[in-house]
Amino acid sequence: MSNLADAAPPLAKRPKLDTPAVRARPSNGQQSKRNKKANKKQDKVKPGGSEEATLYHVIELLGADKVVTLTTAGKDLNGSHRFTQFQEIELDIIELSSHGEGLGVTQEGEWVVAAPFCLPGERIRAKVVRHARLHSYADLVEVITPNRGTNGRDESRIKCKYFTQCNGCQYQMMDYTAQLDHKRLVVERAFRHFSKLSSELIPTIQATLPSPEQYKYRTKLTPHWEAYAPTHKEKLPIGFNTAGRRRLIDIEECPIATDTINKAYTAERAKVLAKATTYKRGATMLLRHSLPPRTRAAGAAGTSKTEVGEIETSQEEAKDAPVCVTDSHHLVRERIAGKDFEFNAGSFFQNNNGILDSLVNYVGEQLTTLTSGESGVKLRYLIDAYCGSGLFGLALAHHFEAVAGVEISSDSVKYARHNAQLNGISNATFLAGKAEAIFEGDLLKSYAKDATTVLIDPPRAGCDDAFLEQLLAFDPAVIVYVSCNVHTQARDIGYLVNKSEQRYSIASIRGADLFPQTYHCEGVAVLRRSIDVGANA
Ligand SMILES: C[S@@+](CC[C@H](N)C(=O)[O-])C[C@H]1O[C@@H](n2cnc3c(N)ncnc32)[C@H](O)[C@@H]1O
Repeated sequence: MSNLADAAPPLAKRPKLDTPAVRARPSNGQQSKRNKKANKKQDKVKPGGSEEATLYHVIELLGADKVVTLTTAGKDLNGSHRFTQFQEIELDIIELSSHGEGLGVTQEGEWVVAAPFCLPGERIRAKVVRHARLHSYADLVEVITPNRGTNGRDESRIKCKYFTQCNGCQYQMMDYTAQLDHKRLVVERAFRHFSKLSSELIPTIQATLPSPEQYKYRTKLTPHWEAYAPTHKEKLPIGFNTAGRRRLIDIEECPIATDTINKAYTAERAKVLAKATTYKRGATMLLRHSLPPRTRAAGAAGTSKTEVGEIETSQEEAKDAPVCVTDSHHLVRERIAGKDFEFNAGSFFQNNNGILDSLVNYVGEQLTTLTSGESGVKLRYLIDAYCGSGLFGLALAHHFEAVAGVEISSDSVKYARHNAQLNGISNATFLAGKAEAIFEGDLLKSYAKDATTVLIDPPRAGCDDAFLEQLLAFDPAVIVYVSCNVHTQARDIGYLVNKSEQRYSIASIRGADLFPQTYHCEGVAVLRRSIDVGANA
């Protein structure tokens, strides 16, 4: 029997330790130029992106043998032969994908169809709209038989009037516990499909860390609009993309955003609409929830400035009321895990401030657990790679003798340094540059590798090869990998474990739900290197 890895799509990037993928597709002289072009497009998937994750899932549902047969016969890219354009089909949903679609296998057992806003156990009617390798995407037309079971559908949970139109939230009909359970499966599936590790090297995925708020949690919103066109005579739409389309839908409020953001959004929308006809290009609005400026919180009202930025505030607002910042150069303030953080509204900061205390504390607990006990390593140094404005490094600095952060955005590094000062933290140093630059020069001279943790929190694409190579060469005792893309996270972790010939093993993996109601899932994994006990005592 063929295994999943043999049938899997080739990865354009890591891991190179991949087993040979099934690529032998006979060239079909019958194919028209147009079909060849469409097939080429379907054959290309972005590494670690949603299509690659769905493709692995599709292969699992069809079975590796079937996929090999279909591929060898050149029948894995022929969705347009299977369905007429916009054909409506009935489909039984059997599983939920990692990106929010319900998946069902067609009657012949040879093709998967993915449709949004439906749940396993439901029978739906769907309109097929586009094709990919071994599967097609469809719009939901109607739920014929809803799943009313414990983990099923309950429309009374839906708080957004744009549900099924807006692309933002997929799971509002689900119970929150079911959302968390599903995200645990997403992490499990990501490591099964992307890490290339055998199952005994992957620990049981722990329960997903919940968000304290399931609505009104989002602290940043970026609605956009297009250039004014005569067709906008009625009203220029401002909002987000329609589900499954690039078309913009007009959105007046977003229930996953904080009240402060929604209040400011109403006012900002009105300003844009008032000069709608002047927009020759589209644009994006920035709305960022913030604590009030320090001077206002301390008693003074009016516009306030600090040494690194400013927030406009109105005299009427209560001195401790949150504000909404709309200028990307203005200052935003957050208080996380007992520490103050300030940063430019336009720079990166995690977008659900409610969960950050437990996220940071969870990472801290993992490190103190590893440090304690007879076989514990003494973790005295922390490297915070991809550190932004210093969230993890500064919030955890009290556990360590020294912290070194590195970040590509010099603006964020400026704020990381500022935040260290703001909180009276004197054991943290921050470097501006690519993550791998931290290993160059003398900064880590005193960081004994057996006493060092490297915390990584890269963008969605994961880490560069250069960084991973230098990380392995540095050889820290512990690696904590935080990521907003569990697929590239699993890929990079698999690479570290395999490339180190299993000197690194995975101590724990868990998801964190920074974005309730959506398919997004943050992952936190801890890797520990085998170490001579007491080597760093
Ligand atoms: C997901 S954010 C994490 C930031 C921070 N850890 C936090 O939680 O606030 C990723 C950060 O990596 C930075 N970044 C992107 N590519 C980088 C690179 N090659 N080297 C260093 N930092 C990078 C981005 O500017 C961004 O601040």
